[in-house]
Order: sequence, then C-alpha cells, then structure tokens
Amino acid sequence: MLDDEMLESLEELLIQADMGVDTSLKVAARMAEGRFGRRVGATEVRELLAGEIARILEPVARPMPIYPKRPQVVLVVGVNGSGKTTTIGKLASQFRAAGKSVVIAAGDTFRAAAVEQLQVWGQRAGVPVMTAAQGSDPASLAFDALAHAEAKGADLLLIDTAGRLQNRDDLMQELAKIVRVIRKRDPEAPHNTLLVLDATTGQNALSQVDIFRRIADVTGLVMTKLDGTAKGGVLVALADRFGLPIHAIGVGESIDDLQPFDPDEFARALTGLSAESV
Ligand SMILES: Nc1nc2c(ncn2[C@@H]2O[C@H](COP(=O)(O)OP(=O)(O)OP(=O)(O)O)[C@@H](O)[C@H]2O)c(=O)[nH]1
Repeated sequence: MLDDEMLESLEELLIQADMGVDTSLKVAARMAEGRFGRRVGATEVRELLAGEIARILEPVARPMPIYPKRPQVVLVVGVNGSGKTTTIGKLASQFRAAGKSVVIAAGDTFRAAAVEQLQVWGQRAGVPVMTAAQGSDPASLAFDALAHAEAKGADLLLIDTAGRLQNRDDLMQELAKIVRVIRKRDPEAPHNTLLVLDATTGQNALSQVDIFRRIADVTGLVMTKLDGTAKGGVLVALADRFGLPIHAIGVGESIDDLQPFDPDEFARALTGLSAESV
C-alpha cells in the first residue's frame, strides 16, 4: 500500500543513493501522485520511480555538440583527481576513432605528473600533446597549442587545466587568463567548457558545479567513476538543480570507459531495475 510510511522509506532510499533531499522528495511525491492509498507492487514502484528519474535526466542527456568550427576549442576544468586527464585521453581516442584530428594541450603546467600522464594518453590515442616547461604560463601554452592546431587544420583542441581549489582566486585568474589569451586568436573560443566531476564525491559535486560555474562559463558536465559507486544519484540532483548537459560518463580507467549518458538505463540501474539486478 502506498501510504506515508512507504513514501518515507522510499525517500530515505533515494537520499541514500545520493539524490539529495530536495530531489528525492520531489521524485517520491511525483511518483505517488494519484496513487496514494493504492496497492502497488515493489516492481511497479521501482518502475514508476525510474520513470520519474528519467524525466529529470532526459533533458540533460546530450552529447558534446560538435561545431563546423575548426579547431573547436574545448577547455576541460575540474578539481584535481576528478578525472580530467583520463577524460581528455578517452575523448581524444573517441574523436580519433570518429575520424577527427585532435590536439591536446597539457595546461596543468604545475604538475609534472599530470603532463606525463597526458603524454601517455596522447600516445594511446595517437594524438599529439603540446607541453610547456614546468611552472610556465598555461595561457601561453594554450595560445601556442591553438596556433599549432590551426596550422595543422585540426578539428579539435582539448585543453587540460589545473584544478587547485584551495585557492579560488588563483584558479579563477588562471582560467580567465587562458580564455582571454585564446580569444586573441579566436574570439569565440572556448567553444565548450567541460566540467569533470567525480561521482564518488557525492553531494560535494553540487558545490563544485556552483563554484566552477562562477569562475568559468561551464557548458557541460562529464561525471567520472560511476563504476563501483552507490553515489550515482548525485547526477539526478545535478540535473534537477542546474540543468547543465551531461555529455558523457566515465565507467572505468581504460581508454574505452567513456560512455554516452543514457537516462533510461541510468534511472533503471539506480532503482535496481537494470538487467543484472532484476
Ligand atoms: N574507476 C574509475 N576511475 C577513474 C575514472 N576516471 C578517472 N579515474 C581514475 O581517477 C584517478 C584520477 O584521474 P586523473 O585523470 O588523473 O584526474 P585529474 O582530474 O586529471 O587529476 P590531476 O591529474 O591530479 O589534476 C586516476 O587514477 C584515474 O585512473 C572512471 O571513470 N572510473
């Protein structure tokens, strides 16, 4: 019977799946609409919940738009460890497989390890990686990389950035400078600003979106590490709160582990209705 008690336990479950309180209450209430006091089976409840969740996710499930512009400049932002470098490697590989020519700029010039890691990804994807000396100005590297990508007639330029969030002003200034400098070559760049978020940080992802939206003109999201986390529900909270496009999801550490975001499949998995769990 769909009564107050059942509704409360459903809300609890959604909150535990990290959908956030507001979104959980909304989804449960919509699911119960017109059904209160009725007998409903467990599978029906799951299906109804999955439907309500998919309704929130559908408008944001959009692949990264590809423009006729050449090179299309994609700035990749996010806190350290969120999976920026890995996502750039995976994206580069997918674009290459689709027949596009790609250049990567290793814009996190402060961390030698980040540059080396990108070089490895570049090799795997068969994509050149532009680097600069450690500690040098990332804006100047981005400018040179754009000039190089233009000269080569590349389709895409993917720019990695540093993500030190402990000093927001620094980060803001650095990102603003990169944008200012690349606009000297192309006033419309960057054409996309992707924010990479780590699903295992749960509700923290919401405050990261809040912060990065203020310091960069974020145009879309990639959520990484959705493999092996029970916290995927944060994607629903993100979609509900910000409505930013979710371009892709990371489901592992290897090059093929970046998938388009499928709202129905995601909603079914989240409510335990996916093929494996039925
Ligand atoms: N399981 C899993 N691990 C991932 C995924 N994406 C990235 N990782 C791992 O997360 C860790 C951090 O990823 P990086 O790509 O180095 O993250 P970053 O944001 O570039 O971080 P910095 O290099 O520190 O700036 C690495 O060990 C990756 O292998 C994913 O979708 N699933």
